[in-house]
Amino acid sequence: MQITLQTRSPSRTTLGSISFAAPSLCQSIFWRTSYTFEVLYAHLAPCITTLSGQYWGQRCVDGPISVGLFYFGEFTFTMLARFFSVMMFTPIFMITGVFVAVLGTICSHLSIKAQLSVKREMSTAKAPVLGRLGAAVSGLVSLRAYGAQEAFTKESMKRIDRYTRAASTFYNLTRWVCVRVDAMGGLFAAGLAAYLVYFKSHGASNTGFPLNMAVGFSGMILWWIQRLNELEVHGNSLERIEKYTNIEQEPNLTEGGIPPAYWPSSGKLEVENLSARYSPDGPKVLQGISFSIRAGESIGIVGRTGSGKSSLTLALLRCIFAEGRALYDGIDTSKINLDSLRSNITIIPQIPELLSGTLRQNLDPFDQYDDATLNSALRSSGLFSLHKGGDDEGRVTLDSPISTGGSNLSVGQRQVLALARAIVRGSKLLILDEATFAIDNDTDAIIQSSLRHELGPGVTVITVAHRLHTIMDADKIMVLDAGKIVESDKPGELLRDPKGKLRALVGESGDREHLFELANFQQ
Ligand SMILES: Nc1ncnc2c1ncn2[C@@H]1O[C@H](COP(=O)(O)OP(=O)(O)OP(=O)(O)O)[C@@H](O)[C@H]1O
Repeated sequence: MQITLQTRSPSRTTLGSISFAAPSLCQSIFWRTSYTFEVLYAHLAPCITTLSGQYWGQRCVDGPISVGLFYFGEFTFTMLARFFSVMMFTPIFMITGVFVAVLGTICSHLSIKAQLSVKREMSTAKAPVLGRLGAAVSGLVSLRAYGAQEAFTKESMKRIDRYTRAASTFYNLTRWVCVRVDAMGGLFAAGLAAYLVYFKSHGASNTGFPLNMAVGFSGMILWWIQRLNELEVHGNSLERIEKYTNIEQEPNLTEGGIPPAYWPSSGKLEVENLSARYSPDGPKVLQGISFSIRAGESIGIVGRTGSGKSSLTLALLRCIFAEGRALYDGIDTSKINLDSLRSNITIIPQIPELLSGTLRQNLDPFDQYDDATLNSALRSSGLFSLHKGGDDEGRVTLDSPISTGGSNLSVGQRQVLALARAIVRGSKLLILDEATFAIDNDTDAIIQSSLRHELGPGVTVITVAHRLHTIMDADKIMVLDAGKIVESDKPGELLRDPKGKLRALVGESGDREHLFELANFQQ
C-alpha cells in the first residue's frame, strides 16, 4: 500500500510529501495527529503571535518580536513532535535522549562561564577600535597634513589586535561547544540507527521514520542549546546597559523647584562663597568666591590657564558639584529645577554643538519664531558679515543644511550661529566661554558691538576671554587665579595698579596700547 501525506500551512506552503510503504497504524496515527496539530497551530499561531507582538510591541519593536515568537513556537512544536515520535517507536532511547540533553547543557554551561568574561573583554576592546575609526575618518585631512598615518596605523593595529585576541577566543569557545553538542547529536542518531537496524528491525519504514526524526531532533537540540547560550552571552549587553542606567543621576524635577512665571526678569546675579569641585572627593577648583553683577552689566573674566574660568560658568549652571549660594534674579539657583535654570541661562561654549538638519532647525528647534526674527538674530550675531564677497553659493541662509555636530561649518561660523541662537532665546544671562576665539578680528568686532546693542536691556553678559580686547571695554573685569578672584573692578581702575594682575596680562600682550585705549586708560 502506498500512502502520500501532504501538509500545508500559511507559514510554509508545502511542508513536504512523504511516501512510504506499508505504514504501521502507529505511523498513520502519528501523521494524522501531527497534521491536525500543524493545521491548528498554523491558524492559532498568527493570532497568538500578533497578540503577544502587540503586548511586547508597546515595550519593544513589534515586528521582530512577532516574527521571533512565531518561529520560536513553530520550532519548539516541531522539535517536540520529533522527540515524541522517536519515543513512540523506541521508548528506551528516552534515557539516551535525556543523557544527551544533560551532557549538552553541561557543555554549554562550561563554555558560557568562559564566554561571558571573554564577551566582556570583547565589548571593552571594541569601543576603542570604533572610536579610532571614527577619528580617522573625521580627521583624515589632519592626519595626512601632519604625516601621522604611520603612528595612527600602529596604534589602530594595537587596538585591533586586542579586540581580535578576544574575538578569536570567543569564536573558538563557540566552536568548542558546537563540536561537542554536534558529536553528541551524531552519537545519539548513530546509536539509534544501530539499535533499530541490528536489534529491533521491523522493516524499512519503521526504521527510517524514527531515524529521520532522531536526526532532525538532535540538530534541533543543538540549535536550542546554541540559542540559549547566545541569549545568556548577549545578556552581557543588557548588563552594560543596566550599568549605564544606574549611574549617578542629576536631581529629579520637583513641584517646589518650578520658578515663578516672571522669573527671570533681569540678569542680576549675586554669588556668595561659591566653591566647586568636579567630583565629590576631588579638589576644590573654585575656592569660596563672591561677587555681584547688576542686571545688564557686561563682565569679563580673565586668568591664566587652569585658573577656574570655565569651572565658574559650569558651577553657575550646576553642572559640577558646587557649594555656596548663587542668586539669579533673586532666586537661589540650588532651589530651582535644573531644566528651569539651564533654559534661562545661555552658554556659548568654546566649540558649540550643532544638530544635523537645517540652520533654521538649529536656531529654532521648536518652531516658535518667524523668519524675520531668525534672520534678525543672524544679522545681529554677525553672520552676514562673513559674506563680504557676495558669493551666493557659499552664503549661509536659514535653509542651509547643517551636518551632525556642525562639521560642515568652520568653528568660527559655529560660534556665530550659537550666538544667534542665544539672541533668539533671549535669556537674561548670557555666558560666552572663549566664544570668539576662532573668529577673525573684524567679525569679532561686529559681534562685540552686536552683543552690546542687540541683546536688549537687563541682559547680563559674562565673557570668559583669552583675547583681552574682547573684554577691555566691559563694565567690570574679574581676574581669577587658582580658583579665587584676585582682582575685580572696572578695567581702567585695575590697569591703574602697576603691580596688578590685569596690568601684567596686558603688559604681556602684543597690542598693549590698543588695550589701554579700549579701556580708556591714560598711562
Ligand atoms: N573635567 C575635569 N575634571 C577634573 N578637574 C578638572 C576638569 N576640568 C578642569 N579641571 C580642573 O579645574 C581647574 C580649573 O580648570 P578650568 O577649565 O576651569 O580652567 P580655565 O581657567 O577655564 O582654563 P582654560 O583657560 O585653559 O580653559 C584646573 O585645575 C583643572 O585641572
